[in-house]
Amino acid sequence: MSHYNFKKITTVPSAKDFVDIILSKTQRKTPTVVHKQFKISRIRRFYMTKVKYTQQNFHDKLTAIITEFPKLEDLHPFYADLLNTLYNKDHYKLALGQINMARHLIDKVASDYNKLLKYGDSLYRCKQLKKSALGRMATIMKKQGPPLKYLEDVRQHISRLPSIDPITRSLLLCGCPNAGKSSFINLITHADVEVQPYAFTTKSLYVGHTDYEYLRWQVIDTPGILDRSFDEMNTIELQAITALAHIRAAVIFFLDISETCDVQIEQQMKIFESIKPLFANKPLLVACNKVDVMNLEELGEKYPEKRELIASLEREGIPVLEMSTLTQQGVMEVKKEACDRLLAKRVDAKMRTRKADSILNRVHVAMPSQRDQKERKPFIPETVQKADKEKMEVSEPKKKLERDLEEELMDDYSLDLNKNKDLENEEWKYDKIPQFWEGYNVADFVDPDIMTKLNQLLAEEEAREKNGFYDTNIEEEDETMKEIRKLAKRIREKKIINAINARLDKPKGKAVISRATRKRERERSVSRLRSEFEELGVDMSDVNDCHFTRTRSTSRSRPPLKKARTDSEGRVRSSSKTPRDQSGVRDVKMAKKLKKIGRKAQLVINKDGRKGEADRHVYNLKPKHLFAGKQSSGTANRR
Ligand SMILES: Nc1nc2c(ncn2[C@@H]2O[C@H](COP(=O)(O)OP(=O)(O)OP(=O)(O)O)[C@@H](O)[C@H]2O)c(=O)[nH]1
Repeated sequence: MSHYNFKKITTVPSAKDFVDIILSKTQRKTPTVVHKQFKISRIRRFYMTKVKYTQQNFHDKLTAIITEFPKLEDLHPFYADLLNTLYNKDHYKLALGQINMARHLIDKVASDYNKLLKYGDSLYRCKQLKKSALGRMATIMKKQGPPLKYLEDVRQHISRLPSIDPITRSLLLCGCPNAGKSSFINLITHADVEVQPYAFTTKSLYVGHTDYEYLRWQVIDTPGILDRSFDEMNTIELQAITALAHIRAAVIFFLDISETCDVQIEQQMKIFESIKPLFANKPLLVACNKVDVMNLEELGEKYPEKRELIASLEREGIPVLEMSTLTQQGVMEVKKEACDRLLAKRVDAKMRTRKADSILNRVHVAMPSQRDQKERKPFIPETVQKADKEKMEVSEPKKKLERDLEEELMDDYSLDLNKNKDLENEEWKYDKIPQFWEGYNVADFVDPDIMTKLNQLLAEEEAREKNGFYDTNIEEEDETMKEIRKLAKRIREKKIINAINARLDKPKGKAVISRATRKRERERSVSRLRSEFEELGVDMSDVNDCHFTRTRSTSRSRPPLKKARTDSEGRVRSSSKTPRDQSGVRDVKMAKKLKKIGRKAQLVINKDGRKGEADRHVYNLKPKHLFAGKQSSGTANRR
């Protein structure tokens, strides 16, 4: 049996709202831009998405409604019957069935139109198909107005039903209207049921909870029942009958013996008899209410025949208890009796199941029996007794701690730090101690011998200094050590110089030193070569005219550029070295002319700011309206 939460069913919108919600969602959540220039497959996809999306949303929402509303077959018979009584099972099923049908139809429409859209050959046609599909879906939905309205009403009502657990321990209050059922539930639980002096104040089931024997009990107040057949009963009465039929509870039948509820005792007894079949297998109790007006004894004296009717109940073994919810007389007894009876019944039922047997096999309750008549007193060794006694005698009264005081005085307690001061005079405890007094720091006078102590300390310090206590022992360094130190110093200096030289020679691209400041020594020179060779014993006297090095010829020494070769008539002859602008040109005159033509041709390109004649680049894209469309408003250049 599935468990439904009646309070969590989502709102069912009206048919019009339903369509609006779905269509606006389609509008918002699907692409919106489509052009006829698009590929037809793209256009088709665009509209198919819209149709599919709308269908899916309709489908999801309708499915949610169908699944969230409880299925009567899955419910506990009590709730199934209650829903039937309240909302009519046929009507309920029909409404849900219609919604299911609508869902099916919408799915069908969407699949049909999607098939058609596959063959859509233009944007217009696709759009019309989509429009038609959405229109048909909306029409189907709009026809669901009445079932949706009905389901929304059911949802609102069902969410307010009391959460009755049909299985737990319950007390069920029933009887004719105005018998005092609501007054009773208000007394034993925190339920605040309306109590009024007219019939049918309670129109539906109410539930409250109470405790008994450390257990939680559910108390259900039902509407009053009148003396008529089930067929004639109204919805209000039928709710009580439903509860009586399906909830396994202890039933308390309320009998108004004062007859102030305007129903005769005879009629009340008839009601009792008519619903008696529903009490089968349930602990039953008759509570004679309003005994403050008239009790059973008085009733017996006044109307013995009525008393006889009640006595017949007692003879049947049904307990009859007197009670008054006004004076609260006998209320707790009625509750206790009902609870006890139900508990006994439940335990009995449980004991009869197989499960109980399997548990009982494992349980063993030991009941000790007396062995003999010998008296066995508790034994405490004498030493322990003595020690305990001494302790009791010697132990001082317990010292009162600050915590004890705090607990004792509660809010009046305040921590006193001065009370434990050990002074000559008790009165001085709370005297204020100044920090400065007549310009002197009080703390300086706390120790009267402070000056003598200070002098002693100073003398001691002087003596220490004299004895060289603080002198550090500088050992005489021997000669080798001195030499090592000197050498180390020279090494360090050399290292620094080397580092500087290295930095000067290799600037590493960081601080580049100008050539003027950086005078590099020539690596190879004639004089150096000569001297080095002479050193090695080579005779270098005869080598004055020798060219040891060959320097690159300077621009001045370079021969002038060749002039273009010309023939006898002055025409430039082609050669591999002829400049390109002069190649293939007849004479100088022609070359000049060509240059002029070339310059003129270049002029247009220059004006356009192009790189050359092959430059087709459009630098700023002109807006389309300026160079496309109808030409009626002037040439493309003018606009
Ligand atoms: N004198 C007297 N009046 C009572 C007692 N119990 C209830 N009443 C009155 O009876 C009237 C009906 O009480 P309810 O508790 O509403 O009775 P009910 O059975 O719940 O009535 P419905 O809601 O109509 O089914 C109220 O005016 C109470 O004041 C009682 O013990 N003594």
